[in-house]
Amino acid sequence: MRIRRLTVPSLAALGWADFFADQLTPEDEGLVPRRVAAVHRARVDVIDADGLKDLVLPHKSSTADFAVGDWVLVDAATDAFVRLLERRTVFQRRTEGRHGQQLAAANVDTLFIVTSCNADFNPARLERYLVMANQSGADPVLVLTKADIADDRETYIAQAESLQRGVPVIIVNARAPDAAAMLAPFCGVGKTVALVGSSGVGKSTLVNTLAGLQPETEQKTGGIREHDAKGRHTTTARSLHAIAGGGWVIDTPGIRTLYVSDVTDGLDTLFSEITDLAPLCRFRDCTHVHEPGCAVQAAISAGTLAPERLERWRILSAESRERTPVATGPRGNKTFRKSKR
Ligand SMILES: Nc1nc2c(ncn2[C@@H]2O[C@H](COP(=O)(O)OP(=O)(O)OP(=O)(O)O)[C@@H](O)[C@H]2O)c(=O)[nH]1
Ligand SMILES: [Zn+2]
Repeated sequence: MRIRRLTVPSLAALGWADFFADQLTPEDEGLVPRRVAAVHRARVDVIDADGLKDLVLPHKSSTADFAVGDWVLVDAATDAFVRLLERRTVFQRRTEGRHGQQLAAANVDTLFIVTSCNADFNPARLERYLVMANQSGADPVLVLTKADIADDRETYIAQAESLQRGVPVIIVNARAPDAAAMLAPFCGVGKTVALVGSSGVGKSTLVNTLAGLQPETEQKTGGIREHDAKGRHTTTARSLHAIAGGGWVIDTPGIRTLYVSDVTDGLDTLFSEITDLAPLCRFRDCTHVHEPGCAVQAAISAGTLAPERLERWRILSAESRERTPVATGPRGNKTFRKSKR
């Protein structure tokens, strides 16, 4: 694995911060922190200032409980897992499977939401990624790839910038070395970034560019892929790659498709122009659909808010409400709130 060949970083360079140090108690005396560098089906690799090691897991534990980027406390003498530290940010995908969710990445500072300047560019999908980033606590950055073959770069940039107030938009040729320089402000020593986006937009290419890998050494498909028992490609292995100028990038094949749930705050940030107008509506619980005195509908009539944008807000808000577990009892028993619509 590539991490093995790198000079060994200090704990701080690995992303260790006060947020994690503050979780240590006197009982943790003798334990050492290590960061999850890769999650495989039956094995978890961790890294510390001495390099890469196996995490010795308790019997019957599942690697699905770990996310790349996690910090764990380990018994230094045995490499045995002792405890997981609370995550600062986490991306997870709900699945139909036994675990109900797949952990994709943890403790990510910046999420690069990657799309190419072509038919892949889909505002509704980008908004889903944005709300996911907002909700997780990671800062979103929209990365538009294939700038070298796009006709109307300015149109894509303007569209991307309109998706969320203040969101940085960076347009790159993912294959060119200067892409790393353009993304450098979001990277750096101790910082962790992750990439999401649909297939073929250039995520693997960007990982290779960020890692400073030359075409002859890079892996064609970027992230570490394994063959499963039936010999098919699987994209379940997720891993941490070192960025040439410092910092880490997590490849996240796990979060390509997503739906939102319980993301009210993330939606408020994403649709801040609607959030700002809502208090001006006549009714406090205005749904901005049919009510008289609706400031949001007024903005649509005035042409300052796009009707498609309101429609996407409506869909995402309804989806979030429907899937939001509500704490009902004192111990937070989860039930599902019925949608009003
Ligand atoms: N011209 C050009 N080609 C690019 C750019 N970014 C990626 N490509 C090409 O697009 C193809 C897909 O890129 P990948 O990096 O494999 O895309 P991906 O997002 O990792 O796709 P999956 O692995 O399927 O998720 C490759 O042939 C890349 O060389 C770019 O900015 N400009
Ligand atoms: Zn309204």
